[in-house]
Amino acid sequence: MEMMPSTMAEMWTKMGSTIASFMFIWAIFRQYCPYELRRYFEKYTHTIMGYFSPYIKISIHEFAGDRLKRSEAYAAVEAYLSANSSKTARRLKAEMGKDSTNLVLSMDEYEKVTDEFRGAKVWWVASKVVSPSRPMGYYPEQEKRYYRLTFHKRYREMITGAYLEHVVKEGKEIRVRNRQRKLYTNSPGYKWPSYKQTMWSHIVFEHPATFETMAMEPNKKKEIIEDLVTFSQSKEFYARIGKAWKRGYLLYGPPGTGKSTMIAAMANLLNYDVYDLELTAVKDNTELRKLLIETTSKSIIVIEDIDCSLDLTGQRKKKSGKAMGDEEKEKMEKERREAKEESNNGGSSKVTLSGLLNFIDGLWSACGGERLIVFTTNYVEKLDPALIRRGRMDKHIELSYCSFEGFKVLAKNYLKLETHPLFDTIDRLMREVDITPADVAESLMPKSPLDNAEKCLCSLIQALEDAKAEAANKVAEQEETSSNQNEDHATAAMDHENSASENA
Ligand SMILES: Nc1ncnc2c1ncn2[C@@H]1O[C@H](COP(=O)(O)OP(=O)(O)OP(=O)(O)O)[C@@H](O)[C@H]1O
Ligand SMILES: [Mg+2]
Repeated sequence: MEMMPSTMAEMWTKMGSTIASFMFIWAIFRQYCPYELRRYFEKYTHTIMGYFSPYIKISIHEFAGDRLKRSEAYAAVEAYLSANSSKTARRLKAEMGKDSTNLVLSMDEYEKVTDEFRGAKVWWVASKVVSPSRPMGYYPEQEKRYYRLTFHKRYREMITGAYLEHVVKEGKEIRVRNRQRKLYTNSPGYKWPSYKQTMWSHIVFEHPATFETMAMEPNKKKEIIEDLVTFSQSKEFYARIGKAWKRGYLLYGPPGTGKSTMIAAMANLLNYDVYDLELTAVKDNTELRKLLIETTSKSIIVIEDIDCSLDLTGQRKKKSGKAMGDEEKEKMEKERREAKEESNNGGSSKVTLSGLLNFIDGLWSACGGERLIVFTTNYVEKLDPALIRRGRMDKHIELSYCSFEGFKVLAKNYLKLETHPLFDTIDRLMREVDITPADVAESLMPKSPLDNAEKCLCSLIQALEDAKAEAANKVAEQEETSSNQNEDHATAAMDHENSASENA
């Protein structure tokens, strides 16, 4: 009897702790259970159903395997279904198609459509798995979309063979037809690696420049166009000689001579996408490679002002830093840069020259194929020879000051003029002084609704005269300084002689 109270107390404490641990386990169980349980049930029902069901299912996932890249099969199926589902599906989603004039319809999520192929009926469902957000709520939910094809066992051979081939082939054709060309950028913006599947963001590419509107010598223009067209048609040739199907262009020349314009014209000529790569926003070589892998074929990868984004030592720097020249500012810039680099992963993060070289012609660059890599620069002599040797930059194109031929193209585009009495004056002046196509274009632009062609031509002549006067001034100044220097030298020499004779 004496033991009783103590045993009772013991029992109560035990029970209390048991309840507490039970509650604790239950809480955890409740938090994780529903999803796990669901998965568990799903798994087994599927297996059991599989024994009895006469149907076969094939899923095509958007990001297959280690998902470096969006699955091409998925994209093809998506296109195929978008063209074939709009008649039967009830819930569709609409997106802007080519030229932003028409809407392209495709199946909405969980929508089911039927398709027929040589008498066999198949069902397509667009679906997705949503993996739960992490317990900490750190990352948002991840969606994995896929299409599921269901058909009767009887048709197994035909569906897995001929039908799928048909779907992929037609899907690819539809994609080419509906393709809206895109301009991609790797702008630093926000980046959630697990949420955002791709590192590029894009907008629709709608630049109006073409080779017809470009001011250049006709022969040079023709040569470039032929080079580009030949490249785009040489798949077999590149395969035969064992080279990756890509070509590098280096566009160099003073500012305002049409380097960026030419890239747009190239994209319009070949119907390619454009990837505008901002090297200064790339953290390191690994990231550079990731960006490369994510580019698609039939595209132009552009690195503008390559001399400013990469130093020969592999140190990156900004364009402004170079232009200032002033030592103080250079130092400030350097400090700022260092601080910035430190804040983004302890200074170890940078793209090196060798990383860039690998990007251009390393093993990874062969994936995808049919690609142009274009560099632009104002100072070709500053670039590392390794970077621009043939094989990396196969074709070097110099864009230079406007010639009279170039002017005629612009006059035709801007003023609809083939000839004019003032053309002779302009021809003469253009031989005497350098003017960029950008400056010519600006002069030929009507400034008010009343401006006519003649007025525009006069304004160009004025601009040419001004440029000529400025050039003459510069020459005079230079002569003056050099003659001053010569005088200084002469007096110094005389002094020296005098002192020498005095000493003697
Ligand atoms: N060859 C050209 N033919 C027609 N227009 C031109 C040409 N060059 C320049 N322009 C006009 O001048 C403007 C500036 O040209 P663009 O941006 O292509 O120069 P850029 O060579 O890329 O200069 P930067 O080196 O400063 O980047 C364009 O909007 C275009 O209208
Ligand atoms: Mg440019």
